[in-house]
Amino acid sequence: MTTLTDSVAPETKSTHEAPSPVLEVVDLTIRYGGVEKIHPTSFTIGTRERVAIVGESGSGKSSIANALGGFIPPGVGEVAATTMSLSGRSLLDLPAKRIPDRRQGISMIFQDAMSSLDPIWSVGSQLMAVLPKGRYGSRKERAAAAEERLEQVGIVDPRRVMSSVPGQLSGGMRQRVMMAIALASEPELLIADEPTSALDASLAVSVMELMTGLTVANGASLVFITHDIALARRFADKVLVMQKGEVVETVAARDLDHARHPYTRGLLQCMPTLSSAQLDRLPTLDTVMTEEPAA
Ligand SMILES: Nc1ncnc2c1ncn2[C@@H]1O[C@H](COP(=O)(O)OP(=O)(O)OP(=O)(O)O)[C@@H](O)[C@H]1O
Repeated sequence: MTTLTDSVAPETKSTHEAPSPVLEVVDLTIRYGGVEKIHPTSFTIGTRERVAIVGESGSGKSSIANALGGFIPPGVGEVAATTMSLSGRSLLDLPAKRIPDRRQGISMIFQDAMSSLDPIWSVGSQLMAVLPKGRYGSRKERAAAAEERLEQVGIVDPRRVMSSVPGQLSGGMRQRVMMAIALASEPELLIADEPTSALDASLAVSVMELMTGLTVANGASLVFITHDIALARRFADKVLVMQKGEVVETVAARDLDHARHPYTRGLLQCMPTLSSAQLDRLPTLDTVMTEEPAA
């Protein structure tokens, strides 16, 4: 297991131009109550690639993440695709009864750690439960491995945290615990749905640094959803921009300033900067969209 200190610097962008795809999605559609909310959408995610999905509220970011993670059971919505595969294994072939069980090879992190951590089980037991089966001989070895995972996410007193229940921890600590649990199963793909939006700005940056660094160090790919295009620019290799149920632009994070779609340019103009802090009000997407000439 690699630690963050062994890894590439979190902000170092991948140098490879076209990493071999881990995830392939072709013509994914999602319907709720018979209404198509995600229109045919295709994208790939490469090995160790970090992909941000941005877009305004209701554009479909969480729906895509939940469809990948198997969190849209047939009673909630209909997920269809020509291809939706992870390392060549079809995610669509899983029997319906297994959904929304966690999909092999995929872990998810949510905005609110309390909704995904079990409130009455200790952190240690939740973490030990997801460590790879058969790797550790005794309970003592599993506990030592679990402590190591907590240290990796920057928890300095892992023994105390192991015996705590989630409610006894601060929001930032819970987010770190959730990250440790998500990575403990050694996923090929980590999906994080607004992992930092409940945290203050400086904590958000350190959690993102940790998450991107650890994901890459563990050889996994990362998809993270954010409203914050500045975080996308800083921590992603590639950005998928969504609007009204469609990916309207896919752009390398380093090329965001040259994004072509008016919606992407609108998002960039809404990004707070030092100079915008002097304005009375930040521009809204609606105002910049009307000022932006059509593509
Ligand atoms: N379980 C559901 N049942 C019915 N409609 C849904 C459901 N989940 C999402 N939708 C609809 O699908 C569309 C996309 O929603 P989604 O939550 O994926 O967008 P989002 O970009 O993640 O939004 P936000 O940033 O506010 O979380 C919206 O019109 C939403 O109302």
